[in-house]
Amino acid sequence: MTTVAAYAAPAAKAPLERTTIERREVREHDVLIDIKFAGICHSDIHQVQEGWGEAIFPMVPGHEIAGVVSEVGPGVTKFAVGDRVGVGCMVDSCRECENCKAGREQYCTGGNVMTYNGIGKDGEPTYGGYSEKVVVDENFVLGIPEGISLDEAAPLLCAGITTYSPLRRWNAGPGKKVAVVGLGGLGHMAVKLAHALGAEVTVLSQSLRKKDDGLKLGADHYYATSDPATFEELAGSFDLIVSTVSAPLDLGAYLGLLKTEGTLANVGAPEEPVSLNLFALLGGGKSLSGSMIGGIAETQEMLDFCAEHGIGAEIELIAASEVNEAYERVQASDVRYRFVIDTATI
Ligand SMILES: NC(=O)c1ccc[n+]([C@@H]2O[C@H](COP(=O)([O-])OP(=O)(O)OC[C@H]3O[C@@H](n4cnc5c(N)ncnc54)[C@H](O)[C@@H]3O)[C@@H](O)[C@H]2O)c1
Ligand SMILES: [Zn+2]
Repeated sequence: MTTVAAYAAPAAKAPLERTTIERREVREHDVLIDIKFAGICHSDIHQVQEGWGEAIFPMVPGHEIAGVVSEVGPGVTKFAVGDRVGVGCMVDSCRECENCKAGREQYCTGGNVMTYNGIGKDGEPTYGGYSEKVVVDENFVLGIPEGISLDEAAPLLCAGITTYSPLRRWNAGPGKKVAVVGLGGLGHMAVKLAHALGAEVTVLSQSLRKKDDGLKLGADHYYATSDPATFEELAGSFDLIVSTVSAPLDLGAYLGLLKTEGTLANVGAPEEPVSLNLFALLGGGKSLSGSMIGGIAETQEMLDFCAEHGIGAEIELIAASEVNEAYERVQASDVRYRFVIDTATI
């Protein structure tokens, strides 16, 4: 075991504080990673607050991890010491179910292991990226291509893949009109990725406050959802809407913005249920779909796509001691567009 410094929430809703945790010895197929940067995802906040249900404490959040390999187990073939690598939301899966075999480890039915707030195959709780080092099986480690700086790469491991996956699944590309609801961590990645895929991109944000940013990120149009005229003007406009909103949303109103047989792909994970009049789906044969992160191979594909298109996250780098303040700012929609912890400050 190796003792490493980390930032943890000691109990539900408690502020995070500096502590130490144990990392396992490097096993046959393990990679030891010196973590350089860790992104702050809104999911970290939902889980620290037990907004999704009972959680495991102390909790070291962080599933947007970028760092450098400092040791490899004897059986490791994919990585070498010095490689620039990332870890996302999963650190293991059953590897045997239909979904694992198809590269959809995020939908593993045999029980996958989340990067934190999970229980590893060794029966020990998992601890995430707000820490100095992590030990991960090589099959759940991603290569970060040259050309993306590690700090701007970290958020790709969750915000990047979570938006890339539904954009690809629903064929965002030339000739397609794609709307992105919510311009936060996930939303700003959705805009960059949909633009790079060749789609015509519209941001649907609560206000026009971030309009200039949205257009610079690659959006072609920008509308305020607080203005009822938006829903009249844009009725029947989009092939695909990706909702990244962290709070309950009036899905019926957004379904009205889809073309016939269009799809609303939701990736937001609000703590409260939403209700929907199903007639919003019937008229126009519309689809409501969900999506959770992406598989390991698809995550590597996304990182390579980002490198090819010069895409990284827009980040605000913070010291670990600023994490509680950053949580408050994320909840107040005051982030442009992802907080990333410099783990050298832990
Ligand atoms: N499906 C997945 O695999 C997955 C992965 C990561 C995060 N998430 C979830 O996605 C959500 C977003 O995560 P994030 O890290 O981007 O959060 P974030 O706080 O950075 O962004 C959320 C955005 O939604 C905006 N918003 C809130 N209410 C709105 C409304 N009514 N209309 C329009 N915009 C509104 C906020 O202003 C903010 O810009 C969270 O619930 C998170 O847990 C899901
Ligand atoms: Zn996340």
